[in-house]
Amino acid sequence: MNPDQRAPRLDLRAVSKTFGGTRVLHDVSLDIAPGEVHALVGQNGSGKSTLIKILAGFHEADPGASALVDGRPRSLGDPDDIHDAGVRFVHQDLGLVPALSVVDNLALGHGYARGMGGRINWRRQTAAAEAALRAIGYEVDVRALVEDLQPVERTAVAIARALQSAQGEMSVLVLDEPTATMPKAEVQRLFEIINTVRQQGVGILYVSHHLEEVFELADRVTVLVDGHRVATKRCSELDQRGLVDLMTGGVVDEARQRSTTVPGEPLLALRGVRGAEIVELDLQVLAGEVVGVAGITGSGREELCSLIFGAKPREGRVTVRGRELPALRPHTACALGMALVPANRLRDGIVSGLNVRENANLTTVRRLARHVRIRPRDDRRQAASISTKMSVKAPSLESPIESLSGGNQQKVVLGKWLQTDPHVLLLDEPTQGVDIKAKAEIHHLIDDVASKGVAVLVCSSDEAELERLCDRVLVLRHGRVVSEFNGAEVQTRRLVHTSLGLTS
Ligand SMILES: Nc1ncnc2c1ncn2[C@@H]1O[C@H](COP(=O)(O)OP(=O)(O)OP(=O)(O)O)[C@@H](O)[C@H]1O
Repeated sequence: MNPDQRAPRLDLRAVSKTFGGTRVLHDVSLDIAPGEVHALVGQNGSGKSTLIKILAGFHEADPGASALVDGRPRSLGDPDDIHDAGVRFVHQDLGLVPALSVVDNLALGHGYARGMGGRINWRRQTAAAEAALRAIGYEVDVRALVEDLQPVERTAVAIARALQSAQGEMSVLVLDEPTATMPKAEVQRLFEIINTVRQQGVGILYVSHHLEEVFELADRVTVLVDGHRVATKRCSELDQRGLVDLMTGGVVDEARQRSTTVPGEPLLALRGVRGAEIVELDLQVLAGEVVGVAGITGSGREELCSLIFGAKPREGRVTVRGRELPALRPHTACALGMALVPANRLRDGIVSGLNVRENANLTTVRRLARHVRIRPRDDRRQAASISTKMSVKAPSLESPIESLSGGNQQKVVLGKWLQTDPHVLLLDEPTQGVDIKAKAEIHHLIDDVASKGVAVLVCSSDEAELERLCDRVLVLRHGRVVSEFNGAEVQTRRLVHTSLGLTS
């Protein structure tokens, strides 16, 4: 049968969702053909995750919604029925157990191969794990612990597990921002995996904030704005500008707004710093300067901010405004005027169980409590000001932080640290999961902070972000600086090439 004549793999119709009186999805319909990659894009809070969570049966849709998988009606809101239909999800956190091996992770929830007397047959189990990864064109040491794998390898394991657990035929694979912190080189490897899966006729729903990925990978794209589907288009009918306009209804100002830097005194200095991955690092960041750090996974880029701030053990000297910062002393780091916006927002950035106001004011509680106790009015006023400055989209300041979309949580985290008026600002993946408009806003805020004389260090897997933001970028490989680019030399292509060990 011609694939185009087959029923859509997934046909979602009239999905609406109301949370506590606020409607966040309005009659959204979407279909995915066999072998199609269908991208779902929209600004933070536009409703992408809610739609996926409804499909997964995590949230119940408002009455009137329906879902057909391969032409057969399925009950939305019933995770088992959707699972039986062969719909699988790879969520952003991947749902793997880091301390277990690849073999164990692939067996979890699926069952171990057993031999005589019910004993686990490790040989068969290992072979099955290898076969599952080979089916998506991937080879990793299946005995390795998941925590020792590269991000793209972990994503491959999560995809292999999703495919493996499909009894019968797999129909739809949902990938929710699978490239959030992947440098470009690893993204390309992931695309090869996705292409192998689509060739098997699986329909893929791909959520991403990286629009260049949408054009490289997807056949069609659906755009959500404030919970409404504003367009579903073939990617070949659109260009990036057109897609941005659909998402934002206007122009996003991505231009740099920083006056030429007049470098000041060194505010941050590292000498002979060593960590688990960093072998040796010397570095200075001057007042008013934005210095970037690029590098593939394992290069040392991912640990640098935590080493400096004191969240991970290190050797070597770190000084802030000339004063020594001992290792593992985050409190002293704060007292010396250092702030860190961490990469892992869910683990290190937000405090679940607290609301938006409490999260926003967390770093400045002492200052707020200067009149012996915190005055509720000051508390609300400061949180409101952070929220406005960062354009946080939240139902109210009293909403639980978990109820905000990922990008809006990130803005609260950045806002609370900027509120401390730091001298040195460490940013680890500052716009991870943030939409293009909010990303441009955050970049402007960073320009602004640097213009006021703060020394900014940005570690990012997004090389284009480093080009946009930085005066200078160091490229790490195997724990050492292999290149440094200055001013106009800071170009995405050069950073990617040098990170990979190719000549720039
Ligand atoms: N459990 C919840 N309770 C109340 N409101 C919620 C809940 N989950 C999501 N929302 C609201 O629904 C809207 C859509 O959020 P959703 O997480 O679906 O957006 P998103 O498009 O996935 O955003 P992002 O790109 O930032 O992840 C937001 O306004 C959010 O605050």
